[in-house]
Amino acid sequence: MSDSTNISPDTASRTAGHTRLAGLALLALLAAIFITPVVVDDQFVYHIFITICIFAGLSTAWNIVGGFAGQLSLGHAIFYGIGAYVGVMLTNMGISPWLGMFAGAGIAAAVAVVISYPCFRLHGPFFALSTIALLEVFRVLALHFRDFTGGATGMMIPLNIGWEWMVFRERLPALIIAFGMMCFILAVAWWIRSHRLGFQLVATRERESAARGAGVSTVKVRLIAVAISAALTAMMGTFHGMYLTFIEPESAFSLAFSIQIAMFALIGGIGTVFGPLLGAVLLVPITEFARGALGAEAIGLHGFVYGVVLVLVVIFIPNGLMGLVGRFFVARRDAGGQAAAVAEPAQARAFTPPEPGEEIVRVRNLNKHFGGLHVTNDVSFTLREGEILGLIGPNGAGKTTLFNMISGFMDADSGTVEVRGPDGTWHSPTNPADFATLGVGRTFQIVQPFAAMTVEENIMVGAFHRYPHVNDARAAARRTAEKMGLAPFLDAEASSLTIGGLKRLEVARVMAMEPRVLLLDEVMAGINQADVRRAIDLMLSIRDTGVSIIAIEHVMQAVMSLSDHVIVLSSGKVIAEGKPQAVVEDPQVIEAYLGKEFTHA
Ligand SMILES: Nc1ncnc2c1ncn2[C@@H]1O[C@H](COP(=O)(O)OP(=O)(O)OP(=O)(O)O)[C@@H](O)[C@H]1O
Repeated sequence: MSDSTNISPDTASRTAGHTRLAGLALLALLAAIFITPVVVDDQFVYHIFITICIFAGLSTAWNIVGGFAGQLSLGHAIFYGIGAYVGVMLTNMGISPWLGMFAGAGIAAAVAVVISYPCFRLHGPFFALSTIALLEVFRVLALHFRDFTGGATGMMIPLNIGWEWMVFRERLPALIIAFGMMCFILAVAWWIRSHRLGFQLVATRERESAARGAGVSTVKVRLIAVAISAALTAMMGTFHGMYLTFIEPESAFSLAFSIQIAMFALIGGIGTVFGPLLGAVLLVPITEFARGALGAEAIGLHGFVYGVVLVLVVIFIPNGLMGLVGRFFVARRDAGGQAAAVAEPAQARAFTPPEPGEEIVRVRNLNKHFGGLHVTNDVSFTLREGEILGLIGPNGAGKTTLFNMISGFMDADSGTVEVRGPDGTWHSPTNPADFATLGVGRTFQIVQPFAAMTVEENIMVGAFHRYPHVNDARAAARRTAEKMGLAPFLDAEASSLTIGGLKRLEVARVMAMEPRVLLLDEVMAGINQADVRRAIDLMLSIRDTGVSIIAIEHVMQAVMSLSDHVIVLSSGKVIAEGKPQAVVEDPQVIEAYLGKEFTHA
């Protein structure tokens, strides 16, 4: 499983340099957003920069769900509207919007969790459509309950001036609040993206199965993200309501507004922390100046401007404005980089099988049907500590289906899977997260890298299972990468690895979970002879650390030299099991799987 890619040996120091440079650029941008209107001191310019802060904040909050978690919400105006209405209603009752802001955030977070839980079962356009439908429901509710919301006529805020009421004669205090809230939302988004939650969200977005296999509770992390995003959106909604001094259902629960929020992130760089800010900085002035210059004739013009910019971005910078920034840093890195030495995994060594220990996994009478197909037919076996169990059989025999059932990805029709916990008690886990907690990790037959992440980040997703803190997870990922011969590629995009590298990455991600039982699904398929030898050695070294392994494999050289025990599956049934040599001489196995040529060879 060897491969090569160009990574500089002092990448770490250059990366730190780039981070500093990016940090300075960001500070300069933020300073410009705050200082420009103060220096120009014009009401309209103030309005533009306050609007930039509001939209940058809203879009950054949206990006936590739409970008990090990949759930394309077009109903975020629900949370904005809740924040605006709760803030204005409470102000009318004599309660400061500073308190109303938190009340709105709490209600929006609760509503977000309730409506998102069923919607998260939907993917792609269906999720987006469901959020649009819910937004319409909220708009109609706001129109209907006129006693509370003022119905179609909307609600004015009482003109109490002062910080307590968030209403000012001057523009500067409004800029201070808008700017402060935007910075707060940016800080929350940055914190999420650089900690465990962010890694888990991006992993869930990229490959849900692989994320679940790495012990990520995918529904839970998405719900946390949507609750945070909704709360932040509602807080900004409260402020915006006070800034506009008037709200009504058509604009508060508006689809166009929702799309606008998403658009800034799409143009700036969806899924990046600062992309939405760049999108707002680019687009808000254009549209506000156009509105200011053309007045009523420019109604709807912003839609046209967004459309044109979006088309240009899709054609020339598909990753948004942040894609341009990224290209700049990659160019700088490559300009100073040198080719790294290709990783040399450990040398092949003689194999002396140790005595297997106590039972760790018990599979009893597993049955699974797909329609009329009996895919797994009364399968039973036991895995012992420190044992390597080879699982072989012809294509379609039911091996992967069996793996899916013994890792919680699929329910059996009947039968049991039990795993012995570290304390010696037996458990019957039912989902991937429970299996992961008991120390069962798996790889996938078709490699499932998190393509938008680096090699290091991919491995960290597994490491977070044992190490919740980002620095510990990074250190664990580096240790694992070292063992797997992936250390020179830590900063490479996972998608840039060869198939051999991707197979190693698949194993590394699971190894970073520090599993007690490792389920390997054809990790040697498609790699060359020399790499098979290295992979065998790697598996032996993994087993030497006390991990028990079940390996589905078609490469018989590996099966013969690795396995303590072999199980042969054919048409869903165990047709033979025992020591490798005995199994390959079994006439039934030769007939069903190996063929006579194998015995002669
Ligand atoms: N979700 C599914 N729905 C219907 N049939 C399925 C499903 N998954 C697998 N099958 C069928 O079940 C049978 C066993 O598939 P499985 O992938 O478990 O075999 P396998 O032994 O892993 O094969 P291979 O060595 O080719 O990977 C195949 O006939 C397959 O087409």
